[in-house]
This record gives sequence, structure tokens and C-alpha cells, in this order.
Amino acid sequence: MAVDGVRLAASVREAAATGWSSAAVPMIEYAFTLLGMATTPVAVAWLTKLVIDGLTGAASLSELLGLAAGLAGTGVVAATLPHASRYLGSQIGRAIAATTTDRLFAATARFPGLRPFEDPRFLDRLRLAQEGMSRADGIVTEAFGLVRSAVTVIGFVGSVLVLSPAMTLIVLCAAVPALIAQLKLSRRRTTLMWEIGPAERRQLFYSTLLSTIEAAKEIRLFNLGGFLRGRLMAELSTAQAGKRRMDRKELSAEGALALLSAVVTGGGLVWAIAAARTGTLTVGDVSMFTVAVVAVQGGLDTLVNGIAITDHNLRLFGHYVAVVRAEPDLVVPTAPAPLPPLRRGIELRDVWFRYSDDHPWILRGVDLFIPYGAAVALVGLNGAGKSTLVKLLCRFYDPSRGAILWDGADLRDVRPEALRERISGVFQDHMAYDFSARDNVGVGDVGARDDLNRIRAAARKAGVDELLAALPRGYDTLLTRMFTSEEDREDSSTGVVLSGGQWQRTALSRAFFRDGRDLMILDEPSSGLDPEAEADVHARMRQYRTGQTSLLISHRLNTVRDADLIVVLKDGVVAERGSHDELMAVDGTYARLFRLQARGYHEVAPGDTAPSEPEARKEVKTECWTSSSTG
Ligand SMILES: Nc1ncnc2c1ncn2[C@@H]1O[C@H](COP(=O)(O)OP(=O)(O)OP(=O)(O)O)[C@@H](O)[C@H]1O
Repeated sequence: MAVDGVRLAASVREAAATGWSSAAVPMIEYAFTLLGMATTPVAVAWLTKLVIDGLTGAASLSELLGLAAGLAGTGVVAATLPHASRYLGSQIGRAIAATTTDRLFAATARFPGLRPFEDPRFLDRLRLAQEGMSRADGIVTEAFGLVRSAVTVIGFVGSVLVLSPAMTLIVLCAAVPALIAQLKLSRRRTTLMWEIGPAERRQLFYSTLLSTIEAAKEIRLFNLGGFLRGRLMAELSTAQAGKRRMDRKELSAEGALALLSAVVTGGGLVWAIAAARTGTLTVGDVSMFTVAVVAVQGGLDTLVNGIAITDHNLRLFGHYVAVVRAEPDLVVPTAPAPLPPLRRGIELRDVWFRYSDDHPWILRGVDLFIPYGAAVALVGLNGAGKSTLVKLLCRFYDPSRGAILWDGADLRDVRPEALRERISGVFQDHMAYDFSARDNVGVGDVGARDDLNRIRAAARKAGVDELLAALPRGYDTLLTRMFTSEEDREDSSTGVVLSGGQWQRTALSRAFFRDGRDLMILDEPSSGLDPEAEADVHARMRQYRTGQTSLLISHRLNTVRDADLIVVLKDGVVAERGSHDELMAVDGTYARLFRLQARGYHEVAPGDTAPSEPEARKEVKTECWTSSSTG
């Protein structure tokens, strides 16, 4: 409970600070309009009472006219202030939304590693944080609303108190159970959102699958529509069952509270009319009392509801606070070591790694030196850990044991951003951004993305410049049909869809555009290219990587044979290392895989039998790879 209170207090502080830093002036103006709105009903009630008493008593015409003018003036204020407050409330809401959106996504980008995005609990929290973020303006304006209701209630309670202290007590007591019940309900509502979070996230996943192009082909070919819709509906029904239970609880609690409020109001009215009959109250008092009881009931109801809504919003906002204040997922040094340009090389020293304590070891003591200026190729079977090793080199994770040293400096001691500034590359699962061609390449070096000449030079290296330049709007053509650009509003057909290989070349251009870096990582950069394009791209890459430290991962062993060093990863360790010729001479895993692939390329004429292993090896050298090695 204490922890709960501390968290709630932290959310209150954060919401207040966010509101103040985003919209201080509108908040002050808003406070004044609400103060006006809070006091006008009390003023109207008193003026009405005085007018009625004046009419039934012996007030002079000028007194009555004065009261009537006061009533009219208050009416004007009461009519205009709500509009001003709505306008100011929206202003505050927009300013707060801009601040919280910026902070939330700055926080998610600040995680140096990938782990949070693989943690379902974090993903649930992030979803609720986005929900909570959208409630931040509600918290601030609701807080003002609470003060306004409180002022109105105090004004009317004071008025009822003048007429009947006993009645005041009854009216106030009726509000206490309402407050307790509403607070309980709000907590239950927040807990429910957390409980049904996973179901709602899966629901979102299925609905995205069913409505986006990425899955549309398989869904149609495998006739998965019904299956996925069934799963979507099952998740929806789980979430709805929880919400239904909650609604029932709310219905019974709120029904009982409404009954209580009606009984108190009705009882009060009966008493006031009886008192007027006996002369204890005047007709004006009865009018005042009627208005005051309804206003106090309504005000308390608003107050109680407001407190409950704010409590609920604050709890959701707590998820936002938790995300923006989350510690980095990797230890970031407080006094980071400088990371000078690479001069000697990168050493993996007895590196062990597993994704978590529940996962198996992927790397089991890798020792590897990537010399400065050398082209190193990493090969191995599916799941051997090649991409994992790349992720460690970029410090998306830290090794579980051992260390990675950049010219002797442990990657853990340098700022992750400084490290990544020195690296370029293409990941196996590279991105295809729904941007223009220019931006798809340009984001490789965001600061230089206006330099079309450099962008085109990078695309030329990846052999895709001609294609991109020939698009309907050249490099400004959107590589998507999801959006239209401003210029293309009238003609959305100008957005284009690239083929897999064309996307791969575009991703490669992006990596080339990020030039002048110390390490180039190429994880399966040509897996989607046709043989001609592959040969062409590798010839360009060979040119490009001369004197550049690079790490190339490829299952097409013909593309790695001319690397300075070929490393075979197997069973979590480096099983073989050497040049192509050395590894072929060793006749180990690399040689076996190479021959296996080469045999697949060997053209068997009708009547020929498959070549024997030594023959195949000879053919590999003389025939099969000639196109790529000369290409
Ligand atoms: N984020 C992750 N969480 C848990 N396990 C993972 C994660 N990423 C990869 N793995 C596991 O780590 C192992 C190595 O995967 P990795 O992608 O590094 O292999 P690879 O050698 O690049 O394979 P491929 O040749 O198929 O691309 C696999 O068993 C995979 O299931």
C-alpha cells in the first residue's frame, strides 16, 4: 500500500511538472475561468433567493433592479466561461500531449539494447504507458475540475449550513460511501486493464495480421482468414468477459449510490417544504435550499467521480512514468572511455552468451580477432549464432561472460552511441521504410540525407541508382502504397512497391551511404539477389571493402571465398578459421559445405553421373564460381 502511495505521488508530481512545463500560462488562465465557473452557481442561487424574498417581502424597486442586474451579469459570466474553459482545456491538452509523446518515444529510443522489446511484460507496460500518456491532460484538467467542484460544493455547503446544520451533515455523509466505492472501482478498473493487457495485445496482433499487406498473401493462399479471425474473436471475448464483470460491479455500486443520493435529496425537500409551512424557512430559503441540495449532491458526485477518474488516470499514467524513468537495459558507464578510430582490431575474448537465464547458450566461449582493415567472413549452419554475434558487436546485448574489445577497450566501458557511430551495416532482417527512395537511403546518415549526390553514389555502389532514378518522381518517389506524398495527393498511383532484391539493394545503399565508419557489418546482404545481381554487388563490395574492416555473413560460400579470413561458427565456438584455400585443405565443415553447395550448381548433362567429391572440388575451382569471382 505504501509503495502504491509512493507511485501515485510520483505520478502526481510528474503530471503536475509536465503540465506546468508544457502550458504554464494557459493553466493560470484556466484556473481563473474555473474559479469563475465554481462561484457563479452559488452567486446565482443567492441572488435568486434574495429576489424571491424581495418580491414576497418589501424590497424597493431599485433594490430589485439591482439584484436583477446582478443576476443578469452573473448569467453572462456563467454562459461565456464554459466556452473559454473548453478552449483553454484543449490548449493545455495539446501542449501536454506533445510533451508526453516526445518524452515517451525519447525514452524508448534511449534503451541501448533490445531486451525490453523482447519482454512481453515491458510491451504490455508500453501499451498502457501510451494509454496513460493520453490521459495526462485529463489528469491536469480534471485536477482543476476537482478544485472547481470543491469550491462550488463548499459554497453551497456553507449556504445549506446557514439554513440547517443537520441537513448539511446528512448530505455530506451520503458522499463518503460514494467516494470509497468509486475509488475501489477505479482501482479495479486499472488492475483489469493490466490483466487483460496481454489478450488485447494479441487481439491487436491478429487484427494487424488481418489488415496489412505483409500477411495478406499467406492468409489467402493458406486460407487462414477464418482461423485468425477465430483467434482474434477468442482474445476479444476474453477481454470483453473481464470488462463485462467490471461493468456489472459498476452498475450495482453506482445504482446503489444513485438511490442513496435520491433518498437524501427527496428527504431534504420534504423537510424544507414542511419547514416553510411552519414559517421556519422563507420561500426564498426553500428555493435556495432546493438549489443547494441538488448542487451539493451534484457537486459531490462530480467530485467523487473526478477523484475516481483521476485515480484511474494516475495509475495508467504510472506506466508512462515507469517507462520514462526506466533504467537502461544495459549498464551505461558514468565515465565512459573514449572510443578512438579502430587501428588494431576487434577481439572477442572467451565470449559466452545466452538470451536469458532460461535460454540455452548460443555462444560458448568464442575467441576471435577481427583485424583492422581485414574482410572477415562468418559462416555456419542456421542457428549457429552468427547474427547473435553481430548483435553483440553492436552492443545490443552484453556478453553473459567474456568481453569484446575494440582496440583493447571493453565495449561495456564506452557509450553505445559512440560505438554505433563507428559502425555501418545491413541486418539480415533489414528495414523497408515506407519513405521516399531518397529517405530510405538517406537515413543511413541522417545528418547528410539532403545530399542527393552522395545518396546516388551509395545507390550506385549497390547497383540500384538507375532503378531509383527512373521511378515516377525519381528519388522523391515513395517506396510504399501505404501513404501518399503532398504532391501526389491527386495521383496515389505514383507510390511504388519494390521487389525483395530491390529492397535489399536499397538497404545496402543505406549501409554504403553511412560511409567512413570503422566497421561494416553485412549480414546476408545478397540473399535475395538474382545470380547476376549478386555477382555484381559482391564485386562492388570487394572493391569497397578493400582496406575496410568488414564482417560478412553469408550462406552462399562463393561470396565469401576471397575474404581475408573465414571463420566457421559451430556449437557456439569458432570451429575453423583461415583463408578459403586453408579451410579447403583442412577438409572440415567449411570444405564440406562448400562442396555440397558447389555440387548443387554443377550442371549434370543427360547420362552424366554426379561427380565424385575430389572431382567436384576441382570443378568448384574451375567452373562453378567463375562467374561470381570474375563478376
Ligand atoms: N531474441 C532472441 N531471443 C531468444 N533466442 C534467440 C533470439 N534471437 C535468436 N535466438 C536464438 O539464438 C540462436 C542463434 O540465432 P542466430 O540468429 O544468431 O543464428 P544464425 O547463425 O544467424 O542463423 P541463420 O543462419 O539462420 O541466420 C537460435 O537458436 C535462435 O533461436
